Amino acid sequence: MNIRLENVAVALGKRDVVRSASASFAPGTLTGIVGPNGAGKSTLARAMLALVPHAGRILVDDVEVATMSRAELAKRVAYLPQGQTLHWPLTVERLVELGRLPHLAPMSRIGEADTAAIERAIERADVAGLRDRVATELSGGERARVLLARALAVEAPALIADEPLASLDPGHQIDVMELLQGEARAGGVVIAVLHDLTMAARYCDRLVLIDNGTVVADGTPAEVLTPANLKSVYGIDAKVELTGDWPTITTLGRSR
Ligand SMILES: Nc1ncnc2c1ncn2[C@@H]1O[C@H](COP(=O)(O)OP(=O)(O)OP(=O)(O)O)[C@@H](O)[C@H]1O
Repeated sequence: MNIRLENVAVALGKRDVVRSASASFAPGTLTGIVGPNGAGKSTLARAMLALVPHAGRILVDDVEVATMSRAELAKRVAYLPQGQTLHWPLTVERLVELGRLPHLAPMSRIGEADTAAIERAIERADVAGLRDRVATELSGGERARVLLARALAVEAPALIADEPLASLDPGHQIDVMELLQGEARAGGVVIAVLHDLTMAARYCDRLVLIDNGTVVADGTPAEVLTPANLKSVYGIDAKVELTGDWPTITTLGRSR
């Protein structure tokens, strides 16, 4: 499994939101997509799921996503969208079940393999205690973990998670990053859009830094999160320490 972006561009309305972005994502690697608000990270993620039209090429296992059926793409690339609102008062268990939809023939019921995948996802996202709750009545953090469980239930070889740490307490943030890292170690292509640079640096094998719709740096956290990049992209002064296994970042303030 591999995902490749070649000179990808996305226009929304009259705005060029993604411009000439190229990157490739290999199995066994947890890649963080980082960059400031409005940089185009979510749009790029959505383009990889063929949810917005793009120019250039987005290839999943060498096949252009725009030519794949929705179900075929959904089976290969699981997606955790950013800040999804839930409209239907389904139980958590039913909601996680929806992750199996790409595997089901029309009108067919879930089978043993589906049930096993649902149970694994519930376990790994730590939502067993919420199983019978109505999903629309959950807290923001509980909902985030349930939606992650739904994405995990797909058991796709690739996972794209857009801000999977939003609304999570520090313990669950660590759980989710360890889970994503575990997916990558098990051979998955795992991509996470992240705002927390400390978590990104600690857990990701690689970071892709997006600014103004394009890739401005791509490499290990230490290569990407330099004071110069943080200043030019985020407009912040930061101290980056490289003493441990990963860079630690202390934000000092806005650059003047
Ligand atoms: N439907 C749309 N029409 C026009 N512009 C849009 C539309 N949707 C998003 N945009 C703009 O595209 C740009 C990129 O948005 P995107 O959500 O991809 O950024 P992001 O990097 O994920 O930001 P954030 O970190 O704030 O979530 C933003 O400036 C946004 O205002």
